[in-house]
Amino acid sequence: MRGNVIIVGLGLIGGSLGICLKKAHPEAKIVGIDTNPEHIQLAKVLGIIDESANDLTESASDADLIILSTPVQQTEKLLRLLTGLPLKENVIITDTGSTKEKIMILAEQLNINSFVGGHPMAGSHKSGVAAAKDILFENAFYLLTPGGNKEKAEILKDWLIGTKAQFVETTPSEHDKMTGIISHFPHLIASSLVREAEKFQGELPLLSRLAAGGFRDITRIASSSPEMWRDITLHNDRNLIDLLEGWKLEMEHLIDLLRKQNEEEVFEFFQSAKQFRDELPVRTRGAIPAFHDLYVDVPDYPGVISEVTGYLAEDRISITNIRILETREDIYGVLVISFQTEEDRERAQTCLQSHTDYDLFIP
Ligand SMILES: NC(=O)C1=CN([C@@H]2O[C@H](COP(=O)(O)OP(=O)(O)OC[C@H]3O[C@@H](n4cnc5c(N)ncnc54)[C@H](O)[C@@H]3O)[C@@H](O)[C@H]2O)C=CC1
Ligand SMILES: O=C(O)C(=O)Cc1ccc(O)cc1
Repeated sequence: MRGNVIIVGLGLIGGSLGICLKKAHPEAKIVGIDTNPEHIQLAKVLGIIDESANDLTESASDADLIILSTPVQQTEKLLRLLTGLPLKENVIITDTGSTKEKIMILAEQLNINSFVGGHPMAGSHKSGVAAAKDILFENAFYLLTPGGNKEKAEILKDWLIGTKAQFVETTPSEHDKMTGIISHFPHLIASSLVREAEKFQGELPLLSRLAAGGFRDITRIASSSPEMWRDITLHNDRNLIDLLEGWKLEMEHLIDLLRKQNEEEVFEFFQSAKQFRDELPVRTRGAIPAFHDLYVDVPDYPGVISEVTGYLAEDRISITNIRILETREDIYGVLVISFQTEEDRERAQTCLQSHTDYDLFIP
C-alpha cells in the first residue's frame, strides 16, 4: 500500500510495527514522533522511520494511517489533541494500548469516528526501539476493537499484514476483562512477589543468589516499564480490584488449609492448577510469549558451551539466550538454549542429535 503513516511513540511496539509496515509496504512513508529525541534518532539510525516530525499538529493532516503507540494515559492526551486537527477524510487512527475500554469511550466522546482500537498481544519486558523486531507479532493474537468501523478495520489489517499476526475482533469490555486476567493481574503478582522477596534480603544475604533460577523466570515481567504498567493498571482498575479481591480470598483459603495441614486439599490446589496450565495451548504466542527452549544435558568440561553453540552456528541457527541450570548438585549441568521460533528449535535438535550424544529435552 502507498500512503503516509505516522507512528507516535517509537518504542518496542511502535518500532516493531514500523519495521513490519516497511517490509510489507516499501512505498509507504513512515514518519516518527516521540517526545524523546534520542528515541527518534535511534529509530532513524535503525532505518525504522523515513522522517520525523515534532508533533501531530505539524504532521497529522497528511496522514493516511496514524498509530498511537505510547503508554495509555499519553494515548488519551493524543486523542484529545487529534480532535482539534485537520485530518484526511479517509484517515485511520489506531492505537496499540494494552487497555481498550477507557480509550474507546474517549474516542467516542471525542467523535473520532476514524478510530479502530488495537492491541497486539505480544511483547516483552523490554522497552524501547532498540528491542524492536519484525517477528515480534508473528502468530500472536492482535486484538481489534473496531466499534462501528468495520471497513476501516479491514483496511487496517491490510496495513498490518506484515506483522503476520492473527487478528481477532472483540469488545472493549471483554478485552479488558480477558487481558486483566491473563496479563495485567499476573504483572501485579509478579511485581508483588519481587517486593516480598526484597523485604527478606537484609536478613538472608544468600537470597538474591538463590533467586537466580526459577524465581527469576516467573518474575521476568516485573522488569517491564513502570510507566507503562502504572497506566495499564490505573486504566483497568475495576477488573483488577475484583481479581485482587478474589485472590485475597484464595490466599486466605490457602492459609487455612496449611494451618489445618489439609493434605488432600493442598494436593488438589496444585493438581487443579497443573491440569489447567498443562491444557493451555502451546506453540502460539500470547501475552506471555512462548519460549522455545531446548535443554541439553551436557558433561561439565571446559569448552562444552562453545562446542554446542559452534554446531548451531555451523548450521546458521540463531539463538536468543543461553544459560546453565544451576539447580543440580552433581557434576553435570543442563544447558538451556532459547530460540526465536519453533522451527529453529527443531533444527537445533536435529543438528545436536547428529553431532553429539547429549540428551536433549523439550520442556
Ligand atoms: N511492551 C509490550 O510488551 C506491549 C505494550 N503494549 C502497549 O503499547 C504501547 C507502547 O508500549 P511500548 O512500545 O512497550 O513502550 P515503550 O516504552 O517501549 O515506548 C513508548 C514510547 O513512547 C514515547 N512517548 C511517551 N509519551 C509520548 C507522547 N506523549 N508523545 C510521543 N511519544 C511519547 C516514549 O518516549 C517511548 O519512546 C503501550 O500503550 C503499551 O501498553 C502493547 C502490547 C505489548
Ligand atoms: O513480556 C511479557 O510476557 C508480556 O506480558 C508482554 C506484554 C505486555 C503488555 C501487553 O499488553 C501484551 C504483552
